[in-house]
Amino acid sequence: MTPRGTRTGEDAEDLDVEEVLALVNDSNGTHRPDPAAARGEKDSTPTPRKPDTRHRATPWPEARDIAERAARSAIRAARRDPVSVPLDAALGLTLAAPLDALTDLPSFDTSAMDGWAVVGPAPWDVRDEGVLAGHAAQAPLTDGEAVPIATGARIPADTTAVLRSEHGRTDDKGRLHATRGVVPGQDIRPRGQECRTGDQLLPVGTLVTPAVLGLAAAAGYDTVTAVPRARAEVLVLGDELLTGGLPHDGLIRDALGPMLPPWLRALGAEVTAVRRVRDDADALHRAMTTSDADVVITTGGTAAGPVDHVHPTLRRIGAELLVDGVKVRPGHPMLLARITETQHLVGLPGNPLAAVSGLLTLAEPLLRTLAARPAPEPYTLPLRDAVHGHPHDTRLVPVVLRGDQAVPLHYNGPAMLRGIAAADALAVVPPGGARPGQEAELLDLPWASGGIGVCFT
Ligand SMILES: Nc1nc2c(c(=O)[nH]1)N[C@H]1C(S)=C(S)[C@@H](COP(=O)(O)OP(=O)(O)OC[C@H]3O[C@@H](n4cnc5c(N)ncnc54)[C@H](O)[C@@H]3O)O[C@H]1N2
Ligand code: MOO
Repeated sequence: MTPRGTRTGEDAEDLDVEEVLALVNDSNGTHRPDPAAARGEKDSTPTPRKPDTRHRATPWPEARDIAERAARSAIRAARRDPVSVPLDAALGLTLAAPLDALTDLPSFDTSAMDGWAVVGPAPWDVRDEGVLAGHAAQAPLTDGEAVPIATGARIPADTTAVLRSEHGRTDDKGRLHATRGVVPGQDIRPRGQECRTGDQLLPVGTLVTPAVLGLAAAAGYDTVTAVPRARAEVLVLGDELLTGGLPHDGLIRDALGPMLPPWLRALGAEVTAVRRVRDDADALHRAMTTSDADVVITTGGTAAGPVDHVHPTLRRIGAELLVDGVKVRPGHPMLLARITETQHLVGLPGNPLAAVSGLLTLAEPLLRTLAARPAPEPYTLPLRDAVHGHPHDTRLVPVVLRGDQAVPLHYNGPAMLRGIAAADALAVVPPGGARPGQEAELLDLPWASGGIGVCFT
């Protein structure tokens, strides 16, 4: 996840989000294996769909491409500038400027061990006062002198080596001897060993992981320059939904309100609000038209039932449907609409596993691209067991990864979460199904691949 950029420090400061994305793609995308080829399809080039009056659903791979392209055009239209973000708020962001060292590392000659700094050959006279980490430099040592020193402390000038505490012995006259040979420079970390001021430590496009935060702090940063998070708002539709207690009288618990925000954060978004909207066309219209989020996520109401208001409301506000149904199970009523040049709506079906399918099919490429994150490397594993296929549509099936196999899970019906809650990934099962041992493309679930964002707000 740390693609190599090619810009140098000076010009990269001015990159906007679109340019960051271009760098991420240059360095990451050119030689990616073709997931369609991995699925055994002959040609993955998206071809324009022939008009089909019976079924306007978009093929699954094409739907993901459309979502990615929608994000690119939003980035072009929005011209978002990079932001300066304190380290404690930067986890999961993408660097929009290279991380150049602001200091030499180490910034002074440092002891790598607890022991003595020694000058010249043994034996040594030992100074009384030792050197601790974080203290000012000691007066230079002279030949035949040693001083106790702690790991991380500054090395006094003219030191030959550090003798580890377990390799020194003091005689009855108080002089220090080495119990093994002392090599000049031993156990001294010289200033600049890791980097010199101005060295590029990480390129534009790097995902800020916990280790990146540590490196940035070590290298002198209080803030990093990063691609701003896309703002996502969740609208949970459905009069039948309860936010607490046990289901009763035909009412059920809202499973998507708790599940989507952490997942959206893991995909790189800032969740600005989760709003519950009753099954009322005007209420939905108001919620959609007052949202200033970059991405509005709705749940439920995508089908054609009496209170399924998503389509009519999108028509009412003049939104353009980019994807209206996908040839995937579960979740085929999912949709993607462009509300304005810079605002999109992902309509997730209400059945909970169908919503997860929509999240990974449409929201993942949209949010990943808005975050200027590289596409994950596609990979496949053989399925341990046969998986029933849909005759025409792709299926996404929860699996656990065991050794070098993907084991399909039961409880994978559209209204069930029991399978996905135990899963590591979703297996992409082509139309017609898969035999035992057949390779299947896998979509890692965000928490399983590192959980970036799961624990921050
Ligand atoms: N005549 C047809 N009916 C349906 C079709 C179809 O093709 N023709 N498709 C079915 C499929 S597939 C799905 S998926 C659903 C999608 O429906 P909606 O997006 O309109 O969702 P709802 O009707 O609002 O809800 C469906 C189901 O999910 C439950 N639900 C909704 N939200 C939540 C939530 N936040 N937490 C837990 N469960 C939720 C809701 O109570 C319903 O049981 O349409 C089928 N119908
Ligand atoms: O989306 Mo539905 O069955 O495909 O849940």
